[in-house]
Amino acid sequence: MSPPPANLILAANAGSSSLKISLYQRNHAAVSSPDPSSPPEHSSITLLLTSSITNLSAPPASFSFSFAPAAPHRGADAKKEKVGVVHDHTGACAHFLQYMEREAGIEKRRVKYVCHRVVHGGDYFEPVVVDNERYHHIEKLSDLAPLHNGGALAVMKACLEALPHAASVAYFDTSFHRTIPPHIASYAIDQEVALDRGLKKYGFHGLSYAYILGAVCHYIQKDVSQTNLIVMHLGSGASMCAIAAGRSLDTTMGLTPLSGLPGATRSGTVDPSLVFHYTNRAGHMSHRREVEAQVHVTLAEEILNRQAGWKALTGTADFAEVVQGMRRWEEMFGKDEAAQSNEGLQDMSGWTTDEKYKMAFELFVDRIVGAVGAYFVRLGGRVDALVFSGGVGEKSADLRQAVVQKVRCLGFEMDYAKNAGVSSVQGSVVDVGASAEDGKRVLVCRTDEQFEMAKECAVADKFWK
Ligand SMILES: Nc1ncnc2c1ncn2[C@@H]1O[C@H](COP(=O)(O)OP(=O)(O)O)[C@@H](O)[C@H]1O
Ligand SMILES: CC(=O)OP(=O)(O)O
Ligand SMILES: [Mg+2]
Repeated sequence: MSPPPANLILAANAGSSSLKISLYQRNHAAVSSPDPSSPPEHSSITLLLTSSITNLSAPPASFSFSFAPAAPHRGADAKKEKVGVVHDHTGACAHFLQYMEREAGIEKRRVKYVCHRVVHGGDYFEPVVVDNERYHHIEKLSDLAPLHNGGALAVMKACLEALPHAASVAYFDTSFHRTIPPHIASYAIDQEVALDRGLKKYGFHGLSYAYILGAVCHYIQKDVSQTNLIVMHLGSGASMCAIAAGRSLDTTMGLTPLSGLPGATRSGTVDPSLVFHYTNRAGHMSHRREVEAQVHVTLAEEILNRQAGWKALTGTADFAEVVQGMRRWEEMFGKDEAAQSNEGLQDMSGWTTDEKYKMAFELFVDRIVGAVGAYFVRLGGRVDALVFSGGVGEKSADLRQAVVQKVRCLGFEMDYAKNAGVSSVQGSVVDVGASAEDGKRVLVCRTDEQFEMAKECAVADKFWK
């Protein structure tokens, strides 16, 4: 009997706090240049299993593993457990590969490609098969994505060692934003220095935005090239994107994933001078030992990337806890009184933890709403849908409700029952708006960066000759 074909694609998404891995089988029907708005259940690939290791930045990490309902071969049962021994992306990858082979009974040699989400691609736009030179190019860019590229490189290294038959292909978050026009992507600084050092807005979460664009266009039955969206990817790292006629027009992250909205441990945009008043050692190199890659960051970057965000404001990097604390506070004092009580309070030192959660929640809503307004104007008010995604955007009904209430003046209306019931609705896109009219839709999209990469890999003829 001949061995089973090597037609599996593993897609790895190293986020700042997580490693998400999905395994797909490439189907014979895979075609190149598919319609970008074709359904997410695209016929080029079949999902076999999904796995994630989350809370890498707020240990203990949680491991989950389950077979897809449509998977032709099923092995071990779904699993969910805390894994105290996993502290980083290398450990997370090893844990997954061991589980895939030993417990799920999937032979490693059947994996032909491993797709890796790489957050910063610099001037690489097209996906690249990783060799020594490209690995070092990505490593050099790690300084511009200190929470990310290191994790992706660690996963690449682990896969190259553990799966020697499989080629690793890097897919870049930055690619989607190559369409941002120069007057938006440029900073108002000396352009010779900017050009020489590549100092411009790159933008991130691009694989997620590409997936969301395809899924939403399919859902609303509109051609990609005719579609304008305001998309929020709200996870441990949070960003927003204005999509005009199917292309990225602007996004809130910039040269690095630090600017724009705050996140789990990131400050988001601050006055650039702030950090020199925060510490007089801002320009010194950080002493933090990076075990996963050669990353050189200053103390300033360390503070703003790892010692800020929800973690700094409240003590937890987990936004679910922030939401719970905010609710406790509102249940105690009521929404209106809570809003008033924050008004004159500038000194947070005497605040209870729940007051801090409430303030962090409102701060996030404030920054999101500000960007919705800016992008609504950028798109000339012609917006097909406001889309929530990412761990927070997909799971927090409270956050979605708070945002939509504040942007009602732009015509967006929420159906509260639909908003509360998102988790019980199947599919990649869920409508939570009160109107299905053009321009007033409010949607939730379960983004899937792994799917986006695997689909691209399956339809790239050159990979399968
Ligand atoms: N029910 C929930 N309510 C609010 N936030 C949640 C909920 N569930 C998960 N989150 C948050 O989602 C974030 C992770 O988002 P995700 O996009 O999965 O991560 P990453 O940025 O690492 O890819 C974490 O901050 C987590 O606390
Ligand atoms: C770019 C970025 O912040 O990614 P993530 O949200 O996965 O950390
Ligand atoms: Mg992510």
